[in-house]
Amino acid sequence: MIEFDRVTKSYTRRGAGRAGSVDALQEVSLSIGESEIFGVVGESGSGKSTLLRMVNALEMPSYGAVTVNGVNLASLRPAARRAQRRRIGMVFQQFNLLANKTVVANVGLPLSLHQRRGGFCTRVGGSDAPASGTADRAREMLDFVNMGAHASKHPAQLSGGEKQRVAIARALVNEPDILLCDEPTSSLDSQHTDEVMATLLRVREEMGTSILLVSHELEVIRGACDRAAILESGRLTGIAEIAQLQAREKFDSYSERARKYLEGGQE
Ligand SMILES: Nc1ncnc2c1ncn2[C@@H]1O[C@H](COP(=O)(O)OP(=O)(O)OP(=O)(O)O)[C@@H](O)[C@H]1O
Repeated sequence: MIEFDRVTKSYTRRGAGRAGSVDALQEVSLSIGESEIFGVVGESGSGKSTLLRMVNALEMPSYGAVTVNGVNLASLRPAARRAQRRRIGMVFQQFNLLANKTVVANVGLPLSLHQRRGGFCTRVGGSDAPASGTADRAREMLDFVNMGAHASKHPAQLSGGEKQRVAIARALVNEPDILLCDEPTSSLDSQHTDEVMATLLRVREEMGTSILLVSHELEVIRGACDRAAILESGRLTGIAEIAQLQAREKFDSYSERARKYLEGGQE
């Protein structure tokens, strides 16, 4: 589904004393399968975000190729690249929700933007409310992340974990095949981290979405991922195979743990 074939990414540095180029990734080859949750770990500056941003062509390789669903991203013209990007959702550490829009309007935004680009405007009279089809789809995704009751609130009225679940709903609204998550739990406490991770596991289980998860929190990677790439100074120095099915249950909510315990006799 996602292939990196000897990918090198060099950035040009400008400015006094730091001019020159830096290889953010060096000859990285890896392959990520359908419905896989694949982690990326490494120290600050090791190239994690660069790797993630190459999957939706926000960065292009200097050498080598990134292939998604059999398509070499470098071969795409701008319109095809934008269409490809819509098949990929993205979740950020700082949620990136629009403060002046309601939760449901935030989630519907990618659909509204897409429809407007397609030549028809879904907003009526410049109101904040998304058009009904868009709103229905946004509500469906909010229900999926258990945020349906918060649809008409604004982001400032939500906890960090709730904001991130809204951001996940927004990333899923276009039914992406791939979800890219850049440090999605780094600004959350442990309870909210577990809620967000439980949501991501359900995304994979119920929608079959492949998830690429960058995190410096090894516990999160160990609990959620099938495999994880280890980056050091832009080089791939190993891929850890993680078979921690038990650990995944740690992200279950209290009620889910209670249900499993009461029905199956396990904690
Ligand atoms: N747009 C850019 N221009 C120049 N250099 C860049 C650019 N983006 C990243 N770099 C450099 O590339 C290297 C890898 O950066 P990257 O952000 O991918 O690392 P990271 O592992 O995600 O780091 P962090 O955990 O701190 O976010 C770093 O040396 C960084 O300074």
